Amino acid sequence: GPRSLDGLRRPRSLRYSPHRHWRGPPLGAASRHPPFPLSLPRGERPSTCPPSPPNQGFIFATNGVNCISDWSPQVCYRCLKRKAGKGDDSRGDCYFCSDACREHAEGFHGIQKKVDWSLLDDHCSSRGLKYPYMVRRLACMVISGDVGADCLDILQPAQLHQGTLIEMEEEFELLKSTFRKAGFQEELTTFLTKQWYINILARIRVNAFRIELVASSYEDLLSSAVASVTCDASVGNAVYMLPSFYNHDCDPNTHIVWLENADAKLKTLRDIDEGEELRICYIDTSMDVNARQKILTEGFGFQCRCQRCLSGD
Ligand SMILES: C[S@@+](CC[C@H](N)C(=O)[O-])C[C@H]1O[C@@H](n2cnc3c(N)ncnc32)[C@H](O)[C@@H]1O
Repeated sequence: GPRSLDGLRRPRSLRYSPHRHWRGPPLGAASRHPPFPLSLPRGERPSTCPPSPPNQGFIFATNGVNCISDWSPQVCYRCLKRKAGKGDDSRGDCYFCSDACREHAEGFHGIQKKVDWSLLDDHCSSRGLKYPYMVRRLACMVISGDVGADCLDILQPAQLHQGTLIEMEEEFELLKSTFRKAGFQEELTTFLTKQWYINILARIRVNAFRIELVASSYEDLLSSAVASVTCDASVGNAVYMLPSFYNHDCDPNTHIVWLENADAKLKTLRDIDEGEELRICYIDTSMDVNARQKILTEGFGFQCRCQRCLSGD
């Protein structure tokens, strides 16, 4: 549907039926437009499950790109498709599901491989942070020329609290000094200012999708059921352009389904009238109004004004 500042509207009415909606365009090598998904696989899982951060829509750290150290990836570094069969324990490199994914990721993966990320990894994994990994990948994409530094500017940022800003400054210093220590020329990283970091993170925070893949086998189904009980059923996070314009509703009329990688389907949950806004739910709808408002305010940085919240349900 056409974009409006109020979200996305459906030009024609829709019947309640599965509806193919979007496919992440490829991560083009030198595209001037943001190639999305900016997808980030989840990698090494901490040995113990850290407590859930306040933004419970997202459960814990996503460390998918620590490929030069002790990491055994189970999903494609670029598109998040699961590795077929039992993962071997090959260490030291990222998994790519196809030559196309390997080629598309070549630029930013090459940059990322040149750097020792252990300080940033320790910082994020001890605090259960995952978004700095997405900013890191984006920074590598900017350095490699895959995207422009302003590629997320069109997206709406979350409002940030003072405490969050202070945390971000620390993460920014760590990211900047890591690139500096790796010997990157100053002119390659001039875009990497504190303000850039904060602007990007404020957008990732409210626009990134947590990706949960459909289980492809009975074993996968069992392990994802266990993962969703114990820790995290997601395989990573991705930012998309158009889908970022879907507003949230605690009683949504559509729902996103991930298939085998970061491509997604938008399914209608009921009949939708012509002109009606398509809305998705960013969080778990089963919580009461106070819990939902708390998560949306603290985790996503906005107060929900959907009908359900307004009616106090
Ligand atoms: C992912 S963006 C959605 C698209 C956005 N409205 C735009 O024009 O770019 C999320 C932002 O939209 C606004 N938003 C989305 N759903 C909302 C809701 N139910 N109540 C109030 N604001 C909402 C908030 O400002 C939030 O930070």
